[in-house]
Amino acid sequence: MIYTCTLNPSVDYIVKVDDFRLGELNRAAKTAVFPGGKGINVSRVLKRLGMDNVALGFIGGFTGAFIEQALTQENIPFDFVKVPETTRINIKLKSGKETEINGQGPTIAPPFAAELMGKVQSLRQGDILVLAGSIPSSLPSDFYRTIVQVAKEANVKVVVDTSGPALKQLIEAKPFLIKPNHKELGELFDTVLHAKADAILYGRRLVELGVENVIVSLAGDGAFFFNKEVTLFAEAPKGVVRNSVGAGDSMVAGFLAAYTQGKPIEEAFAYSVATGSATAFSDDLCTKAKVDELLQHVKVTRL
Ligand SMILES: Nc1ncnc2c1ncn2[C@@H]1O[C@H](COP(=O)(O)OP(=O)(O)OP(=O)(O)O)[C@@H](O)[C@H]1O
Ligand SMILES: O=P(O)(O)OC[C@@]1(O)O[C@H](CO)[C@@H](O)[C@@H]1O
Repeated sequence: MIYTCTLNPSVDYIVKVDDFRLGELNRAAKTAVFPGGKGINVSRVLKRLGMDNVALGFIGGFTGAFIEQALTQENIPFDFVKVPETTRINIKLKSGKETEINGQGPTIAPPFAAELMGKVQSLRQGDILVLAGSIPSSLPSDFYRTIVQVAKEANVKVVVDTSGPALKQLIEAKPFLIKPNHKELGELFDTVLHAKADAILYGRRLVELGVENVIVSLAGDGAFFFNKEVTLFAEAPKGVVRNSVGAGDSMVAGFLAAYTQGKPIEEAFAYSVATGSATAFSDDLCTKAKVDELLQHVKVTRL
């Protein structure tokens, strides 16, 4: 079974304002709310691609209830730890460019953290655990590292989609898959990447450090894939970007959906890119029909 773990889920409040003016009353042209948080996005996309999975993490308050309701409607099982404070609301302001304001999220007291760890302990060999999103500030900064240790002891494959120090300290744990974007890849090596050649250099270095599979996403410029056997590149399909929030999470879901169905690595990577772009071209997350349509336009090159 695939488990996703979102330590800090969110309700994503999408606000479209035609001509946003700071310090003035703005009227939204369009608003929408979606269950969010990176692991929850992975769960929702996996389900749309026909893959059963279970969502784990911390949830609380009326926003938490909204997320549970949405997952129930989409037939996605969850086993959240309930916390007393309210799950955050993240603002995604669309006015020309996309501006995001992500909330802090609820405080997670030690007994709740221990409860989640208990759930991770119950995973078994053959399971896959996707750790995605930021670590709430009330948890120890090495919380992911502890989860990875527990999961690896049970021979569970671990996928990591996070950034900053949380990602950096997980490299030595040799996860099964990570998906930094080009900025996050640079941050891992305390540098800024300027060219595709830089992405190749540092992507390969991650494999040398023991990460089994690495996807480096380059937004509209496509993505690289690295493992011990191959380096691959795929251009992103062309289209009108409606919402890039969750495009990276969708890539993780697309890769896992194809990989766990036994597809060769090239095909799993192509499916990953098609899934990311399908979300970028949709208002909410992608549909399987959109992914299948875009897959025809993804060409993978071996480097
Ligand atoms: N403008 C675009 N055109 C086509 N595809 C896109 C575009 N932006 C994103 N994508 C698709 O989504 C994938 C992931 O995008 P990106 O590199 O922005 O990930 P990310 O930074 O992790 O995203 P997020 O954090 O918003 O989920 C890309 O590899 C590509 O397949
Ligand atoms: O604050 P984090 O945990 O880093 O990111 C949270 C978030 O921005 O990531 C998802 C998109 O990837 C959104 O659904 C959500 O609002």
